[in-house]
Amino acid sequence: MGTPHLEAKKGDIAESVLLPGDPLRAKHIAETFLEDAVCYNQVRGMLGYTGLYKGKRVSIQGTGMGIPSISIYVNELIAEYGVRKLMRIGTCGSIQENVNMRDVVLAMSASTDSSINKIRFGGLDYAPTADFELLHTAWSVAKKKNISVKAGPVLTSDTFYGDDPDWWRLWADFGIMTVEMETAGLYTLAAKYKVQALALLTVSDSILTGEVSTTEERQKTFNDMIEIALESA
Ligand SMILES: O=P(O)(O)O[C@H]1O[C@H](CO)[C@@H](O)[C@H]1O
Ligand SMILES: O=c1cc[nH]c(=O)[nH]1
Repeated sequence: MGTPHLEAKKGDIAESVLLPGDPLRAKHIAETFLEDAVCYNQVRGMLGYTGLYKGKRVSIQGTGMGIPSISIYVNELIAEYGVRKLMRIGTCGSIQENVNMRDVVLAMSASTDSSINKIRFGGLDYAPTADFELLHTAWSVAKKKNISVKAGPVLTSDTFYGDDPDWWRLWADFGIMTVEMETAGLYTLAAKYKVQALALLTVSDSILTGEVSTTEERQKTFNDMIEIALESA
């Protein structure tokens, strides 16, 4: 039973899964927000939990960082465990003046500097896009809860530490709001398998101002994003 990266049995994982990059964020969310949470995965320390949120079954699975890592978990969750709704809950860096620390951004689309889709589509471009129904639901949940959210295009980058300090300016000129490292991979696989996906991102640092969050804040204090994702699930 299980897969190379998940030791869960069939049925251990809910149809709706929240996907933080950091496995300790998965643990914190399961312990803080879910009832009767059970840990179903410890392989490679990539913790996964299933529990109840307001009576509905939901799972939280760490993905690790970058498209290659999230792609392993997303492939296995969908193909082997029947997951149908995937919501990335991640952190990102702002590259726009009107996108501030702690803002929540719903990623409508994910441009990328990764070559993964160039390889897949023989050199042609593919536009990884959020599921509209999930996006609409998350937007409505946020409005109902009076949580301020922004929706727009993000960049999924293969690098956290680039060589050119001005690398982000061209993307910013073309409207990209924030930068992170997984969403393009998630949206592409969701399209391939015909399931729903959305990335909700909290701004953890600003590439414009140099502001940063602490490690503890990254693990624990992004409750607005988590509540929107759990309610949408
Ligand atoms: O907070 P997570 O979900 O890991 O997301 C962001 O943080 C990591 C980089 O520090 C990358 O995975 C990036 O996408
Ligand atoms: O990938 C990421 C995540 C947070 N902040 C960044 O600048 N990049």
